[in-house]
Amino acid sequence: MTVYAGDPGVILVDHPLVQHKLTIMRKKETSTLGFRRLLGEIAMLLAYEVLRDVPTELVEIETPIKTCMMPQLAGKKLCLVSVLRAGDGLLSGMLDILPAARVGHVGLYRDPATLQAVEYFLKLPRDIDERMAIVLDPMLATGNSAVAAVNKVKQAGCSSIKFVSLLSAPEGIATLRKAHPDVTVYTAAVDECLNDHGYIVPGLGDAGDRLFGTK
Ligand SMILES: O=P(O)(O)OC[C@H]1O[C@H](OP(=O)(O)OP(=O)(O)O)[C@H](O)[C@@H]1O
Ligand SMILES: O=c1cc[nH]c(=O)[nH]1
Ligand SMILES: [Mg+2]
Repeated sequence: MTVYAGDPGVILVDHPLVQHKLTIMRKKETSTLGFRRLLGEIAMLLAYEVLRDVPTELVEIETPIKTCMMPQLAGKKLCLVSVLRAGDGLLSGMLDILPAARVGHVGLYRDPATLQAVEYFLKLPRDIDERMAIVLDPMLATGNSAVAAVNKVKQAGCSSIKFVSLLSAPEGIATLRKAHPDVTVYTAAVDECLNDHGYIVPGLGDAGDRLFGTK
């Protein structure tokens, strides 16, 4: 885990296991099944890093041997927010290790001509203002979708937000950090740039289509 470009608000999860799995996901011959499975696996590894600084508190428990004080998670409860569609690939892996987390959905698609995010669905837990939100979208390209998703979570009253992506472009990181400097970004890789259609280069293609087999 390292800080990206000297910005402590951008955490690069550069663990070799994550990098290895991401390389397989990038390959154009990787199947829908493989892509989906790997995204779920990487999601668990990302969750491990995202939750590294959550507070714990000591509670009294009894083991079969003796009574003792041991740590458990404390503080704000979690809400995972999936940016549809591709965010659901990260969501399923995160729920494997955080099965009690609340879940919200923000439905967004990118207009291919303007690259602006268009909202088509929104459902967030009513008490999200009392929770820490972890917004999930594997691709951070122009950053327009990420900014729109975080806007919605903030409008719902949430003030503690992290953003998790699998793969980012430098442009997307800059846009999200400028719009929401209080939101820490976690990503497994930062690629070279965007192409003329707003796709990450070299990237992995369209994450939603690869995850659901829609192309
Ligand atoms: O940073 P941006 O330039 O906004 O691009 C990133 C967005 O593009 C993809 O969604 P897409 O619009 O393809 O929708 P989908 O997940 O339904 O395929 C991706 O999952 C992000 O939400
Ligand atoms: O490269 C990209 C950019 C946006 N959305 C994707 O799914 N892939
Ligand atoms: Mg897509």
